[in-house]
Amino acid sequence: MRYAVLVTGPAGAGKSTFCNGLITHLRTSKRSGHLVNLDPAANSDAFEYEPSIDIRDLISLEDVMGELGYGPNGGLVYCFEYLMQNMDWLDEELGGYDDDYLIIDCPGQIELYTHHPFLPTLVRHLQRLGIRTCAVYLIESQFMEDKYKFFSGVLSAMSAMVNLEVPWINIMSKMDLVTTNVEDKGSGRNGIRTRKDISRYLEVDPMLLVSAPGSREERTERNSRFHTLNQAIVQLIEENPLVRFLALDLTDPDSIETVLSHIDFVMQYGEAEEPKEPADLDEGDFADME
Ligand SMILES: Nc1nc2c(ncn2[C@@H]2O[C@H](COP(=O)(O)OP(=O)(O)OP(=O)(O)O)[C@@H](O)[C@H]2O)c(=O)[nH]1
Ligand SMILES: [Mg+2]
Repeated sequence: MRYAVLVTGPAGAGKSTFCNGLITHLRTSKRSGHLVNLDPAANSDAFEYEPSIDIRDLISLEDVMGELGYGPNGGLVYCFEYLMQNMDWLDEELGGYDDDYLIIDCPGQIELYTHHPFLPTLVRHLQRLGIRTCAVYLIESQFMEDKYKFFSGVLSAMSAMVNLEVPWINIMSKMDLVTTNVEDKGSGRNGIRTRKDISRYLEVDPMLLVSAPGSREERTERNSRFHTLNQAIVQLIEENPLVRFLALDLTDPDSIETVLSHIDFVMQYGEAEEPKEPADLDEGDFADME
């Protein structure tokens, strides 16, 4: 059984860094993980591990921009269209793996997750090849500093989730940048937050939107201007209680282990081994009969 983890999320969320961290963790746990780079604009210096499969071997954004005159975003779309037309290339590249986790590093252009058909097509293709696939969606912990930014991140995660229809895990990355107030009291001044405060973001408490920060005047104005929209968002999130984030602190091995165990769980990792035995037996039976 092969497994694929699509690592998605907005630009700079820490996708590539997470891919590196996850592969390191898999390898120190004596499991195998391979990097698949799907970002045609990736800078090679960013990879701690040489990608085992690399879209840049098929097509590079640099060539598309240079030779066809595309800008970076149109060029990305062109690269993915090209990949979709050359899926046999990917099939061949995917051929040599067994019982492995393929960690797929995706580009950060948000429109890739919200309205292009490429990733859903890719996922269906992987599933047809018998590869179990899940997606993780990263937003960075700095999003918690601004409620509106945070909820736009939540909505982008939900939109991508609806678009992809695979087992899904939301991750709050770069938690090492968040200082927790150990005493667990006081306000979130100077970036110091209480655990309770953080958990309202990780478990996504939509009521955060209702109590906007600032003076009373500001609050009243915001509330009247955005009241209807906010109410709709609050309701949307209340009706989808599955929107929650796993905290990821790459400096803490326990945190990576927790994220990995969630990935293993949604992938039903290891459960593929069960049907293997009867299949082997059947083959043996046939061999006897011949
Ligand atoms: N402190 C901290 N910084 C991080 C962490 N993960 C990533 N960064 C930094 O955030 C920046 C972006 O990280 P990347 O891993 O390249 O993010 P990305 O999502 O792959 O970015 P794009 O591919 O451009 O969309 C880099 O400067 C990283 O060093 C983290 O866990 N903690
Ligand atoms: Mg990246």
